[in-house]
Amino acid sequence: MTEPLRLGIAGLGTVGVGVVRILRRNAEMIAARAGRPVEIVAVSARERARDRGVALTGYDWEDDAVALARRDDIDVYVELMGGSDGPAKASVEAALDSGKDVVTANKALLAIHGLDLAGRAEAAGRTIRFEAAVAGGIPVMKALTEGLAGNEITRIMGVMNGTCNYILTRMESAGLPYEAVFEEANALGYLEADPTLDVGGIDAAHKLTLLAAVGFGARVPFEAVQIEGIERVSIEDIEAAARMGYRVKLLGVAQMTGRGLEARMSPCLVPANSPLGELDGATNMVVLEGDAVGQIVLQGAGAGEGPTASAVLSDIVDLARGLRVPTYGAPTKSLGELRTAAAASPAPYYLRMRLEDRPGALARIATALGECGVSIDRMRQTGHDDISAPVLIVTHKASAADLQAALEAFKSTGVLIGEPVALRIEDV
Ligand SMILES: NC(=O)C1=CN([C@@H]2O[C@H](COP(=O)(O)OP(=O)(O)OC[C@H]3O[C@@H](n4cnc5c(N)ncnc54)[C@H](O)[C@@H]3O)[C@@H](O)[C@H]2O)C=CC1
Ligand SMILES: N[C@@H](CC=O)C(=O)O
Ligand code: NA
Repeated sequence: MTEPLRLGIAGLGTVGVGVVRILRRNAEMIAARAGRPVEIVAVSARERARDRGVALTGYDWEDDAVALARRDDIDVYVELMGGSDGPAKASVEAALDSGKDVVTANKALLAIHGLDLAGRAEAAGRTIRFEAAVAGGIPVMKALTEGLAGNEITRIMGVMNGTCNYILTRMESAGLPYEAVFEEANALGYLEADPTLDVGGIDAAHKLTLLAAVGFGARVPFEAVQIEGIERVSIEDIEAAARMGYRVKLLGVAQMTGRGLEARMSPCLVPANSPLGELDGATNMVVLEGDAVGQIVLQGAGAGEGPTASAVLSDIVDLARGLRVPTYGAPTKSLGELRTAAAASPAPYYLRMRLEDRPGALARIATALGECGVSIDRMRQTGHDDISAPVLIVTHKASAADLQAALEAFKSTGVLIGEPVALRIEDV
């Protein structure tokens, strides 16, 4: 009989338990596809006695993930604990140094230490696979490293945090403010233990860092991504954007420009009738553009037990088959150094502001825009009260610097009430 692929799994939470369940449920099918059985040898987590709804009989127990990673009787170390440092990092290093391949769902670890760890893997003749770390069950890393291997990737876009997409779409459908929907998402168990990872855009930016590095074959530091979360997106903007034919999304965009890599994760407007605009609830979508293939759109569950464990199994089966794709799809020495573009490329912007309701107020704003080189495409004034008038403006393409100058200039018009809101409109 063919030698089994032997696994050590650290982390028995949502994803770890999912992996155990799939391996039990689909053992024969997986063995047939992998050409050999896939067996769990040993596991580790914080609490041994906890009832996880799945039996762990037949597996050795290790209290210490590093000790698990070093065991001689495992071939692949599966890290499903989480955290960018601490035991996750120490155990992955131990696994690589002792000659194991690694499978992980840990985007925080890889976005920050991935390049160092990939170098370590190469030195040991091993690899790190992380399909589950980026858009959960969507096979996007496989698409990039295998399906699109012949393409120069020109742009990567997507909604990569299900929690944020749930919050934004629920705000719109229920007409509820951010704070109320944040509490709902919390009650539903959607939020990470540290919710700022989700709503602050950090989790999604971790994923974009990895996509950009693999897609562009480059060393992309996490700091290259400009990040803005959804905490300040208001129900007023969601409703006003809808009236103008747009939806608000926490959108990741990474593209190579003449000025270097442009990578940002921020709330943007996208056309309501585009695939990204129509994406509801906790679903993820990744849009990949290649010079040969054109645009492809991948959609599915970015989180949850089944979908995330499904992605972990995809990496495990590849390793069982002997397919050892380099961590970043190419050896680290071939990854280019990138310049980071200082500013976002020009785009149309959505502006919402409240003006004093008196003659010439709108004209002053229009003049300020014009003087800063920002041209108006559409404008709408709705529902003014006795003293103020809400104004919505969609601009033609403008540079970030010109837009910023216009927002500054608004302050000296003497007609602005409160702060104006500006959101980029992305060409998807
Ligand atoms: N839950 C999801 O839908 C998704 C999770 N991921 C990633 O998968 C990984 C695991 O996530 P979940 O299963 O949701 O987490 P979880 O919180 O449900 O489970 C974590 C497990 O790791 C163990 N653990 C944590 N720290 C430990 C330590 N210091 N020593 C030993 N064991 C430790 C815990 O005891 C627990 O069994 C994380 O990196 C997460 O970002 C990625 C995509 C989706
Ligand atoms: N918190 C993440 C979970 C998976 O990465 C999300 O909401 O998408
Ligand atoms: Na994935």
